[in-house]
Amino acid sequence: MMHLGSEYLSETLDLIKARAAAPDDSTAMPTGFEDFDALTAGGLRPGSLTVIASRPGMGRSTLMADICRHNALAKGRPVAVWTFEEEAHDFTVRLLSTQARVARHSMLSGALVEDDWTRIAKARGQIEAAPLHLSTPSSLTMAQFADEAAELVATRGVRLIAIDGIHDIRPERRRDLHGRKDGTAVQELKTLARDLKVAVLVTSHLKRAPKQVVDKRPHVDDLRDSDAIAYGADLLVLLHREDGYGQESDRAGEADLIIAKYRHGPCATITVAFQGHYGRFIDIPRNAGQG
Ligand SMILES: Nc1ncnc2c1ncn2[C@@H]1O[C@H](COP(=O)(O)OP(=O)(O)OP(=O)(O)O)[C@@H](O)[C@H]1O
Repeated sequence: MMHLGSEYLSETLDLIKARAAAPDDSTAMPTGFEDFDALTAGGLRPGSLTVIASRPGMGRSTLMADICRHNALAKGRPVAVWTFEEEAHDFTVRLLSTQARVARHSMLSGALVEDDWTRIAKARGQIEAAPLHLSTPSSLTMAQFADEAAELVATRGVRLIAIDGIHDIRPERRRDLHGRKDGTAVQELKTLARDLKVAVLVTSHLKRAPKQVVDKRPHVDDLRDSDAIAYGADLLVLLHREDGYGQESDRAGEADLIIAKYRHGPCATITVAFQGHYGRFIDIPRNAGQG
């Protein structure tokens, strides 16, 4: 317990002044999406827990990878990724495809031209040089994860920890497999973020939209263990693509990042572009649709 006295308030005001003097030096980890970073004062804050949730196949693994790639490759900030959703090889193909801008299906089928190989070679060098650490365990308990994360923060200076699949972290005890599993994980991840002073980013599933419902936009109630995530997350992003339902859509190629909860500011919906062939989301160019 501490008294909110003059010394503590001076320190806090010094931090605010330093940020005002050099807004680009924010300790937040940027997402690379201009409107998102503007809304969140620079991105994902150290000590905070961000949850990206979507219905199946909407691209939440892609969005998580985009944020990690932006930090590690574009900004040179150390990032650690755990994924239960894909093999290391698949993650690497996705990364190479995005970075080289060579379609993922071409890389998998081998239908590549000379220029593709040149771009892949350049991307390979950029990925090799980046402070990006990847782990693809088939199974992991929260305690094992916490130990690995602490080690990476201490030895590699990791500032962003990302986990693709919060539901796949195993509880310590078998009897926790049912019931409060995700809720417990959320609380433990939040504590970890605060203790290690890093930004933690996780993905979570949303229930499928009922077939008869026309407006498929997701809601907080669609989260598995919605209360725990809604209370525990500092930032909750519901990812939605109208064209992800195989129907004709006049919003083809667009994706909504619905900020359903933001502890430090207003909620909003940010629209970005989805390029599935390159496995990435990008800002929509400012002049798109004009003229
Ligand atoms: N080569 C490609 N060209 C176009 N779209 C692609 C390609 N490869 C994947 N996609 C699209 O990317 C989306 C899947 O991306 P991602 O794996 O990030 O989604 P997810 O929400 O994490 O999926 P899941 O629910 O299966 O875990 C799908 O809509 C898929 O159609």
